[in-house]
Order: sequence, then structure tokens, then C-alpha cells
Amino acid sequence: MSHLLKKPVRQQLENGVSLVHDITSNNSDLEYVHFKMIDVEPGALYKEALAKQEVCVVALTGKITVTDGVETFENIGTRASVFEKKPTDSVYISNDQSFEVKAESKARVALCYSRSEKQLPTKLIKADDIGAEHRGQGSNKRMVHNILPDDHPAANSLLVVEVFTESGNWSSYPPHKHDQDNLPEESMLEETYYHEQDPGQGFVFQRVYTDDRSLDETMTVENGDMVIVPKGYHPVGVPEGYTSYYLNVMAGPKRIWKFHNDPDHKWIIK
Ligand SMILES: O=C(O)C[C@@H](O)[C@H](O)C(=O)CO
Repeated sequence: MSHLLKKPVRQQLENGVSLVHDITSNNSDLEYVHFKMIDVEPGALYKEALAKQEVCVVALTGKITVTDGVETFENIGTRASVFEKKPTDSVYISNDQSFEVKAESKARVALCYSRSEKQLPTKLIKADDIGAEHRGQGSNKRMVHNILPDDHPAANSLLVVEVFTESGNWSSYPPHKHDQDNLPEESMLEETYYHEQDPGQGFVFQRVYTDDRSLDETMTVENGDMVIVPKGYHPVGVPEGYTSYYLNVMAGPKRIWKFHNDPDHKWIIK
């Protein structure tokens, strides 16, 4: 199996909290992005003290209450399944803070981290403030929820988006990359993909490759898997009959998403 593909671990952390993914620089090629997915039973509590990392807590499914000890956001989260295709609520919390997540119903919670030194205010990112962005044409159509895009001032380096790609379509396509710190041409951002499919027995294909093909991996990605993109182009293809969801976390030295399309395929853009 490719070292870029991560299967769910399902490890019990404490009463009612289980770890589904834990992507760090110790188990991946990533330096800037760290990602955790946790499942929390109703009433159970997850606590964490941040060091030099900021976090975006995404109520992926279910209802949660999030506090940094000063501000509390009760009963946030909007959906039982990501495939309801409506935006959800998230909370940004800055470095050197502590936070708690309590599940009000059975919940799956994404914890998206990146390096951070400068403290910023805690911020509720409301579902109501997130619009649906439609990108692409033909079988390249997909819908994007920009949770923490680069023009949102809440964070120091984190970028978070979620993408819905219908059956038979492609996304992150034509292939693009963002692995050179060479602005204004291109920014350097690592990226993680947390994938789900509907129905759940589905799968998608994701290729991660560089121009010189020193990295060229094509992965079969199943429901709940993660794909790590330390560098390179990273298109996703969705087979007929299945809808794809993925949550992307990006971070790098500068908080700008400036991508470079693969010159061989950019003619596809009309
Ligand atoms: O537009 C898309 O298909 C989503 C992707 O851009 C995804 O968020 C990504 O690859 C970011 O670099």
C-alpha cells in the first residue's frame, strides 16, 4: 500500500472517544499539516492543550459543544451525514490554548492543525456564513464549501475546504499542484484529504505525482481513508454510482493558495 494512503485506525482514546486518524510529521512526510479525526459518543469529552499549533475544529457530523475555557459554542454542527451536502459549523482556536469538545449527539469531529506562533482570537465559523461554490464544467463539476479559505482572516496558516464530487466526475482536476514557495506564480502548501463515499462501499481513485515522476502513486481510496499530499499534482476520479466527499487541510510557509496546473492537461480548462 502506498505510504500516502492512510486507513482508519479506530483506537479508543478514553471513555467514549476514539481516534480514527492521527496524521503527524512522525507518520507522514508532512511538516506543516497535522490532522486528527475523532468519533465521540454522546456526553463524552475530548480535551487537548495546544502547543505551537492552531486548530480548526470541524463538526463533520453530529452536534458538539466546543470551548476554549473562555468562549463556549453550544450545540454546533448541522448534519448527520456529510452527504446532506449542507455546510457545517467549525471553531478556530489559536496556539497555546486549551480546548474541549463535548458530543451532544454521536459526532465525528475533524481536528485540523498547523504550526502557529502568533495568538489570534477564537472564532466560530458558522455554517450560515459558508456558501456553496460551484467549480468546473461537464464531468469536472464539483461543489466546494470554503470553511477557512485564504481570504478568511481567522487563522495564521490553516486552510480548510470540503469538496463534493458527483458520480462519474473528477475534481482537483485538471491536475494542479502547490509545492513551490515561488509567489506570485505558486505557493507551497502541504495538503491532506479525508475521503468519504456514498454509498459507503464506494471508492475513488487519487493520483499524486510530480513532473519528473519521482513521485507517482495512484491509489484506490475507500470510505474513511486519508491521502497525504506532501507535494505534486493530486487529481481525484469518482466512479459511476458513487458520490465523493473530501475534507482538505492545507498549510505551508505562507497562507496563500496559488496553484499551478499541469501544463500537459490545462487545455481542458475552457
Ligand atoms: O477544486 C477542487 O476540485 C478542490 C481542490 O482544489 C482541492 O481543494 C485542492 O486540491 C486544493 O489544492
